[in-house]
Amino acid sequence: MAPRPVTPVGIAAALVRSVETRLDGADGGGSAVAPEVLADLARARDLLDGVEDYVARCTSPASPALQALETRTRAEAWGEHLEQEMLSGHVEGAFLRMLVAVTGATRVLEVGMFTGYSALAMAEALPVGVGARLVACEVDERAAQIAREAFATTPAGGVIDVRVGPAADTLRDLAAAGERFDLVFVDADKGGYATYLDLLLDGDLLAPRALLAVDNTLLQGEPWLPGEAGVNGAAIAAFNDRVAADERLEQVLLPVRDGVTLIRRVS
Ligand SMILES: C[S@@+](CC[C@H](N)C(=O)[O-])C[C@H]1O[C@@H](n2cnc3c(N)ncnc32)[C@H](O)[C@@H]1O
Repeated sequence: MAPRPVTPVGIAAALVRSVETRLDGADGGGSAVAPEVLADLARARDLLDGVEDYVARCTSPASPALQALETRTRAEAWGEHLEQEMLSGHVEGAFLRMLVAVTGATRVLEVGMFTGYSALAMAEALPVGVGARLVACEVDERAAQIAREAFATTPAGGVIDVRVGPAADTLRDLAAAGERFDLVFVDADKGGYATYLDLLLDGDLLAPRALLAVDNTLLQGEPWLPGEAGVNGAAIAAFNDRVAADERLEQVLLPVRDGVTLIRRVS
């Protein structure tokens, strides 16, 4: 099954298509709506429909290992808690790989690995021969097993250390072991984001110039659409406000896929 839209742009495109279909159905393609209004609607649909494809076309392709992992993840029959739409995918994976490359990170932490797409994308940019590594936290053993199988197919996967269990416990263990990270990607349960941020900042898990990338900070528009915030939308809205109010931090929210906020500590 094709993935359902999970970005503000994708959802808006689907809404415009649905309005066009309903207008068509209502007047049989006749003239109840002025042609210029229909033309504007079609243009809005083309803009929204085309942008994600165009962005993907203009982005370096994913490696064969990542493409195979995406295909495998989409083919899987997921249950209640996990879904194929969780996979970050081509453009966000390329974005994360770029962050690893330009920051020169050698110690990367991922909170919320799923089947390993973003972990593998980041690992592909780690330098070879300097002991670089990526620790990936995941609570679901089935997703973790698919990730391990994918990592075993490619040299980049060899530097990924999968930790299965609640991420907060893993972060506490890493802090107790004195581990520090140059780049952290947070993409697990949205209600846990504030706790992960506290553990990262207070547990001294961040190297001095560390960069945090936090996923889904647009949460499909829920933080700003009136009356639409579910549990995850409310958690993200509170998290975004909290980050904005924290004077130790500087942040920028980028509309990559469902929103990625880059955060760094400034004091
Ligand atoms: C959005 S998916 C991650 C997608 C992944 N980063 C990618 O690019 O494919 C979120 C993942 O976080 C995991 N997760 C949820 N709660 C967690 C927790 N408390 N500790 C660790 N992982 C958790 C879920 O099982 C799920 O696989």
